[in-house]
Amino acid sequence: MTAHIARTEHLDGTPNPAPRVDSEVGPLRTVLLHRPGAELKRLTPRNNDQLLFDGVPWVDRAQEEHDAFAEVLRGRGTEVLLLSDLLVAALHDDRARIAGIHSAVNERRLGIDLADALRSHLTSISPEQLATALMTGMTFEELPAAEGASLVRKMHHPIDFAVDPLPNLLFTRDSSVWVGDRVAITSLALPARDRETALTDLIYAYHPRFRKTGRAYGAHSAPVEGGDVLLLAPGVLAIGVGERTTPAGAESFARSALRDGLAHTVLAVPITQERATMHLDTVCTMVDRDAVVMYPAVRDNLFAYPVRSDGDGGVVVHDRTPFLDAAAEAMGIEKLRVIDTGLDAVTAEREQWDDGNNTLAVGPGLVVAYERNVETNARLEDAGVEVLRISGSELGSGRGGPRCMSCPIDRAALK
Ligand SMILES: NC(=O)NCCC[C@H](N)C(=O)O
Repeated sequence: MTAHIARTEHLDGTPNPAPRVDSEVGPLRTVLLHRPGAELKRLTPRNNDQLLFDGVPWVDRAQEEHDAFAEVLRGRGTEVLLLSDLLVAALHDDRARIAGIHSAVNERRLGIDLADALRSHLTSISPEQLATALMTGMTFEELPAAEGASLVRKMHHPIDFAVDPLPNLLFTRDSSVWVGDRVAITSLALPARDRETALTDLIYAYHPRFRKTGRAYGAHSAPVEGGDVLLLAPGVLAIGVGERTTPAGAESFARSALRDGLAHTVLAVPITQERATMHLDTVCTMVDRDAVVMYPAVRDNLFAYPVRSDGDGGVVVHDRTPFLDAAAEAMGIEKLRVIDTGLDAVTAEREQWDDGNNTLAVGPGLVVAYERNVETNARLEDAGVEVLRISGSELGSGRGGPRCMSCPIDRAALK
């Protein structure tokens, strides 16, 4: 398991200084993925909406698709870290165990007796078993036998969740985000995902590999999700504000990035508050140093509020400007190219829903995309972008594409 090892060199043999991410398209050296596991088996037609899936995935096939995704990345020289490996390694530290158990035991749901029983059970099991319980959750019938009669246990249905499962761990993009050499643990908006950040927090705090990693953003409660954060260029962030990231979250993230010198400009970008456009990266991702693929329906009506430092510890919020203009100006380029997918409205809407705009750049002009978005991919190739196609028939039921399913930890600088 490579997760225990502090690497001194990259897979390509170059020395490995502290990891950092300054752009969306610098050659991808290290990425965090989560291979979907038993937590997906918790999804049923009764709970899938609440757990933010649009169906009930075939788990074995989802795993095969995910393995193929990881292989495509490894094939391009990217080191793939798996969240479950990191979690198990971190849970060897007792402080991490305490934090993980604390996040999972909900006294309001379980009552005092059952909560105590669950705490002592989780304290007694191995790091591997604890990691599984934290990711997969537990039903009432899986709880250990407790002393005395528990009304809570009697009155719950045996397959009700005593600890909620976390099927959206698959989307590692959202629960942490690297800016420069710092990692920000985000604040997820919806209850179904709330506990994911407790896991990323303890991984970055207690896994030996990340002990020296500084934090950005801090422990804020205003929601910011990683899918809304785009690193357009070194020093330039765009933050979508819509169904998930709130205005307060964007302001707080912007203040912290500007204060810490991680950015000189933050563009706060309003997006429609609906499921199809839950994050900025569902409508726009970078595919090259100066190019994005974008859902045509938003191309002309996305705008941004540029936020900059006032030079005195505060921030200045500038008037709203068309997004593409504001981005080009902040990036110091003449124009941010939009790859013209030239699609009719219906095809564009279908492929946007299936995450056609949610590509993961492995390097400038080289992206991973779902194969099903045939038309969008063809237009990307016409524009000179190399597309590495992966299958996502099952993975896609969670409504997230290659960018959503990946958290870059280290990208080489752009030349
Ligand atoms: N960055 C992203 O767009 N992530 C996709 C998250 C999908 C997940 N089922 C959710 O609704 O939060």
